[in-house]
Amino acid sequence: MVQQNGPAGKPKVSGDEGALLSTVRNLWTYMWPDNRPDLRLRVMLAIAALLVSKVAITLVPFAYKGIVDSLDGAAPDGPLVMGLAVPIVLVIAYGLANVFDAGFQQLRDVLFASVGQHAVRRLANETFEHMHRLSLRFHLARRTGGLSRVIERGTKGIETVVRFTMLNTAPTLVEFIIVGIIFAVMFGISYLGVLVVTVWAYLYFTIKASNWRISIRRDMNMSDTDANSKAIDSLLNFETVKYFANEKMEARRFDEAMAGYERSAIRIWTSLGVLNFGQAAIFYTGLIVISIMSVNGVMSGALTLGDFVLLNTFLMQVYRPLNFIGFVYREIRQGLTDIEEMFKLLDQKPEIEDRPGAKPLAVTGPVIRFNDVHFAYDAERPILKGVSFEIPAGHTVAVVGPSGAGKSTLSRLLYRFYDVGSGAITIDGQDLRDVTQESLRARIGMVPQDTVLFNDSIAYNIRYGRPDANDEEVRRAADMAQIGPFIATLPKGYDSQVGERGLKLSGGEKQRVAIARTILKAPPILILDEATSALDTKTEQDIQSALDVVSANRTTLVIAHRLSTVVNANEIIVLKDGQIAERGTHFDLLGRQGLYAQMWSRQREATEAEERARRVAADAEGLLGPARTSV
Ligand SMILES: Nc1ncnc2c1ncn2[C@@H]1O[C@H](COP(=O)(O)OP(=O)(O)OP(=O)(O)O)[C@@H](O)[C@H]1O
Repeated sequence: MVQQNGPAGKPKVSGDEGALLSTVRNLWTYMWPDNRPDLRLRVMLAIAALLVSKVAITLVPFAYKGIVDSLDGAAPDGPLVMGLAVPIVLVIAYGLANVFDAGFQQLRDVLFASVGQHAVRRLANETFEHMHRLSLRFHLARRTGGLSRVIERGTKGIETVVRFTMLNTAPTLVEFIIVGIIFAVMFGISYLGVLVVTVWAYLYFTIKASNWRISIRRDMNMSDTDANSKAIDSLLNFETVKYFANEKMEARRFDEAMAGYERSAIRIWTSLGVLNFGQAAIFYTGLIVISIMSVNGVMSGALTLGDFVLLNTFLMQVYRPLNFIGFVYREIRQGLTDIEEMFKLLDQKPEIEDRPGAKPLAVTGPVIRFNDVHFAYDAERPILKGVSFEIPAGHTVAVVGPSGAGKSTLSRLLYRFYDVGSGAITIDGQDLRDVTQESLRARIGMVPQDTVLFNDSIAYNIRYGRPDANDEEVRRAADMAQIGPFIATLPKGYDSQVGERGLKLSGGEKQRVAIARTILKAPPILILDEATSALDTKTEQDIQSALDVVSANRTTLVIAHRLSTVVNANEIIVLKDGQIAERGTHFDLLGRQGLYAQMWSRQREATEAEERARRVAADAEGLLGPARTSV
């Protein structure tokens, strides 16, 4: 194993081993939990069961030796009847030793199972919770497919490491020590020497070869994650793939990723062959040397035939777990590597954390104030450059402006997905950075630009706004969001499944589900981010009136492209290049003949053109009747 010298000349573990050691340390806290004396007791009982089973199995070769010697007539002199009794007793002892060994092994496994499973569950839960604590920036940068794979492999890794370390490595070590002592005491130091050299060579080769294989395995894992992420991403975007008829391109991309996996998988199999062959060669060399030595001993009369059998049985007995130890080492190293990846996720610090002593947000108004807010996602590219405005309690302020001006960024900052670079955002005078995130988010309702739904029923998705809401409340919220009549037309009504990410619903329907769940949440602050972008004019008007009712007594920030939806706002802010270009009511801004007025007239022309096109199409259909498919 590679060691590096530290600056003071002290040996220091390499980065790789350091990480491995800290993984083992971290894992130990899960295997020996502070607050679970029952699990600690189980660990101790499992170790006791292990020792008993190992002592039992050590008796087996002695039983063999006794049987062979007594049958060979080499047993100590005694009455003839003993000649028959001894082998029979020994045969029974042999059987009992095996039964004992098997029984205590099973007891050990059963005792340890709950310790291992408890560790798996606790770690998986903590990682899952931690994923939700991590910031938006982290999730945008990671691919979900890859992330879930890391967690899956990590939890499997714990099972592997726990099983093999506690249930196989320790027993093998105990067994080796016992056999070593027996060899030295009964046959002399030369036999012990051959045993130690054989085992050392075996382990050295196994570890070297396994480390080589682990690097191949890492490549294979990477290709596997890559292929999996590509497949998930591609399938999630299957509509887009179809729009562009890019199925072949997607298949090619996936195949390229799989080709990488194929190459590493073949290397893994080749290296396994090398490893297995090397192990067998080393072990049988040791066996041959000891057999020659013991045959010599028998010929010279120093050893009995039973001794020869005893030595061979012990060697085979050591070989069985040793053979396994090669596999165990590989599995443990691999398991630890996978767990290390999971611990790395757990080590990720959330970008946004509650300040020590942060208090819950106390809402009275609520009055929202953006005070000279500067913000950048990447330091080199400022997005907001000194934005200041106030939303008085119960008022609606709309933000409009060209695409990319930073409108949605305002809502992300208000939710505290990111912290402002400088300046401050306050609600009723409390800086967002001083209050708990949970209390802040509990008081804001959001209808986002792209609504993504859970792959569950419509009722589940609406109730997500307030999980304790009853059916009647869910129905009322759906009616207020104008989605009730649509749900009534579905054969399964509120129990209809919405499909992955809500794909079975249209954009407008999804948005209305999002509105319904926000209505159910009934927060004092609302953010409507382009809430009506996916709706036709009629539904837009219906929803607009529903939203007007919902936002009537709430402090509301509307982020909009369609100016028609914000004419009633108490104030309209026109954002351009991260700065406020204009502000005022709809009529103030029209009178000013500036950017807003230009946007207004452009949108009106576009809407009128759309209307004309619709009328022409409707007239044509009236004249000709509905289009028919020619036969
Ligand atoms: N997570 C991010 N990392 C880096 N840049 C980002 C991120 N999110 C948004 N941006 C950039 O910040 C700028 C402002 O984005 P924002 O979403 O606030 O614009 P917007 O005014 O809401 O635009 P639109 O009307 O098109 O939705 C854009 O140029 C966008 O590319």
